[in-house]
Amino acid sequence: MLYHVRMDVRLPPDLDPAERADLITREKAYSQKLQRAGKWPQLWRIAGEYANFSILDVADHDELHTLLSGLPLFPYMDIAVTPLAAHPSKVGAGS
Ligand SMILES: O=C(O)CC1=CCC(=O)O1
Repeated sequence: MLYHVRMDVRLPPDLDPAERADLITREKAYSQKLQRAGKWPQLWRIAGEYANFSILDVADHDELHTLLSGLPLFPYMDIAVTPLAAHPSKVGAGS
């Protein structure tokens, strides 16, 4: 199943700089592992914001939740999920 996910990162301004750097390093490693596994096929920065639009490709809502809640930045994110269904007008979708 495909999900469109918006993630807004809201790190506290007073967060220790070393902890901030560690979180971001771990977030990158975590997301790149999932990208390589094909579970996170799209990751886009929203221009001008500390936020991203992602497409995640997972089995179901439970896997999505497990993946998202494992993000190192999860405690510092607002996340909006939109499940995606096939569009009948898409070329190649059938008659
Ligand atoms: O910087 C972000 O948008 C948060 C994030 C998600 C995956 C990643 O590597 O960073």
